[in-house]
Amino acid sequence: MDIQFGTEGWRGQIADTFTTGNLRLVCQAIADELHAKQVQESGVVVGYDTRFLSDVFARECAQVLAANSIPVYLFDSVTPTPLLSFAVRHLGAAGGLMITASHNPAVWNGVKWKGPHAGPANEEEIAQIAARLGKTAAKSIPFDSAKRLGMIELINLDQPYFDQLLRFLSPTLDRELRLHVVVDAMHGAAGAYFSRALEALGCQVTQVRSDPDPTFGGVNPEPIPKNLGVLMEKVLEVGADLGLATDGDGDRLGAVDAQGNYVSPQILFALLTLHLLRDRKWSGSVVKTFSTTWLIDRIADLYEVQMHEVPIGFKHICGLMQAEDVLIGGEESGGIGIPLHMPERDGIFSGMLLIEHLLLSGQQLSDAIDQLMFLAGYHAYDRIDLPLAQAKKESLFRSLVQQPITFAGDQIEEVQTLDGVKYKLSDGRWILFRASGTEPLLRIYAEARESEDVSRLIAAAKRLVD
Ligand SMILES: O=P(O)(O)OC[C@H]1O[C@H](O)[C@H](O)[C@@H](O)[C@@H]1O
Repeated sequence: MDIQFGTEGWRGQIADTFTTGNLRLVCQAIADELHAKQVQESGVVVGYDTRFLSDVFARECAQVLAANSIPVYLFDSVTPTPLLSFAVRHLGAAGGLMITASHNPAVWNGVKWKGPHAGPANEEEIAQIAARLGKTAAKSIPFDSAKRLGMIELINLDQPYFDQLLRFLSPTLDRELRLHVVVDAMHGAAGAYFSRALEALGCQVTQVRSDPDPTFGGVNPEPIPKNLGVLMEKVLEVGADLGLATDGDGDRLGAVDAQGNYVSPQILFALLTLHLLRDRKWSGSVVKTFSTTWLIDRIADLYEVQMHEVPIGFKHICGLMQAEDVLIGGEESGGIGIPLHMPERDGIFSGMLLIEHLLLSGQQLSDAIDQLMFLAGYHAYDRIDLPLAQAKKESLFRSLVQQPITFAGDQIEEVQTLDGVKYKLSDGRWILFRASGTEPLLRIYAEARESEDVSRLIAAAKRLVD
């Protein structure tokens, strides 16, 4: 048994550590935890994405849970993760289990575990589940018997989810503007949902990579520039106003403007924050993770709202959302959540709010970005991912914290270690070194006012770790 819970849930390479046997053990540990908390009768929602055998793995989970006398609500087809989270709260279930490895390459699969609040389970809950692993032999009941006994129910919650998505939008939207949007599901779970949601906003939608494909066409389903060539080309080809992409399980958002330029989630998060505070006049604090842009700090300052910074992983944002009045929380990786909707990332809802921003302001995406930067300051940003062997990890981070004085010719003003190691440099520039919690990768993030500075910092970081 080699089961490690990371930034969110458990992930492994299929047929290596992600096996049916290990999956059953994870489900049994979840079942034991629910029994210990005496919430088993509320049941568990089970969903799955478009990955290899995800539907089969989801049925395995349903069989283990049902054998433990836990009612199962199993989605009748591929589901984006935000819909699963929504379902947990809608049905009053004790939790939600999603078969997905989110943005990871095609050979991976995994389990995300959601709490009754409709967001990622917190670290303590995950630790309790992890501590139960392997303590009880996994039970299982044949699928058809469990269905006949009423322990497994097939569900479809498309309509209530769409009703919820539309509930919070401005009543004064001019849907006649008919923005032309290319929607790129990256062969993952969100395509049909995203298109339907945008059509409800009056958008003309062109879809790419909307067919489910467990190989993701050979490209990782992570909406970062190197994976979005198809979207960029299509936006230019059809003369669309913008392109929007979701990751493999639909909780992250990426975008492309009318000129085919990539628009990072850093900018999307800042735009949505500005939109909610300035245009919608909503209130509440803002939460960002350690790798997120300074634009958020500036907007929070401008609108005099509190800003919190937490380690990477939406579970940390979600924790704050449950504890206080948070308006919006977001991450560099593209996960943005608005607790009025739910304390969870939703790429579809984030995309709808972006469209709402453009419809209300009558701006093209690139104009909205220019205005954002004029207000909140100029920003350039990049991230690279390098392979990171477990054996090298410790020594690398040990050497990074040893009080260096300069980096790439810049004075190091502060070393921060909230998650990984961040050097704060002159003129607000920063560079962050961090081991991914979902893949064997070293992530290097950098932000500056000019893109030349970002490239200089990233090049120096590469030299340092080579
Ligand atoms: O640890 P990393 O690989 O950088 O992953 C970062 C991301 O992992 C998962 O997808 C979490 O759900 C996200 O909240 C987090 O942003």
